[in-house]
Amino acid sequence: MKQSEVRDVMAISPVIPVVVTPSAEAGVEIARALLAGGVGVIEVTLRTAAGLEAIRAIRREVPDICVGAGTVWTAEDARKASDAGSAFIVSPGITDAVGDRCVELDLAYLPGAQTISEIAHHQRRGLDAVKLFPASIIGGPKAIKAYSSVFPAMQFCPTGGISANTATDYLALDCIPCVGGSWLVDATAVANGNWQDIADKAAAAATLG
Ligand SMILES: O=C[C@H](O)COP(=O)(O)O
Ligand SMILES: CC(=O)C(=O)O
Repeated sequence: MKQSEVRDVMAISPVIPVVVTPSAEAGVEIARALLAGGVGVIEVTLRTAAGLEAIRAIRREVPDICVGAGTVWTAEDARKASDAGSAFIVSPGITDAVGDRCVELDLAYLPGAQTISEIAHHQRRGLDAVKLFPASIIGGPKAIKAYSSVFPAMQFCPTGGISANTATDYLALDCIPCVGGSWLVDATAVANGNWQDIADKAAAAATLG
C-alpha cells in the first residue's frame, strides 16, 4: 500500500482499533475477533516486545484483516514493521524520517499532529490525512471542526480518549472518516481470553458513523 493510499486504510472501518498485545498469539486471536465482528483493520502498536511478531503472525494467520504498525518512531522500526507484513504505519507525532522510509517502502503512512502548525507541517510534506492525538485533550469534535476550516483538503483520524459513546460525535464531521481507539480491545478481556467481548465491541463499532 503506497504512502498516498492511507485514505484507503481509513475507509476500511469507522474505527481503527489501537492494540497493545502481550503476545503474538493474543494478537492473532484479537485480529480474528475484530474481523469476526466486522472490523477489517488493526493497528498493532510497537509498545510491547511482541508487537512485530504479532504483526507477522496476524499477516500469516488472519490475511483478510489489514494490519498496520502503531507507535512507530524510527525509520528502522518502519522497515521492521514492513518486513513483518504491515500495510500501514502510524506515529503519534511528527516523524519525518519514518515518512521518508514509508515513501521508499511504498507503505501508507499516518503521522500524528496535535496543533495547527503540526498539521501544516504534514500538509507541506504532501500528506492529505493525519492522526490527531490525543483527540479528547485537543478539544474533541469542536476543536477538529475549527482545525478543518483551515485545512479543507485534510482528513483526520482522531485518537485518544474516544469511546463507543463519543465516537459518533467525531464521525459526524465530513473530515473524519474514522477514529482510532483502544476501547474495542480491553486488557482484561485479552488477559482472560475473552475474545467474544472483542468481537461484540467490534460489531458495535463497525456500524458507527
Ligand atoms: O494510547 C493511546 C491509544 O493509542 C489510543 O487512545 P485510547 O486508549 O484513549 O483509545
Ligand atoms: C497513538 C497511536 O495511534 C500510536 O501510538 O501510534
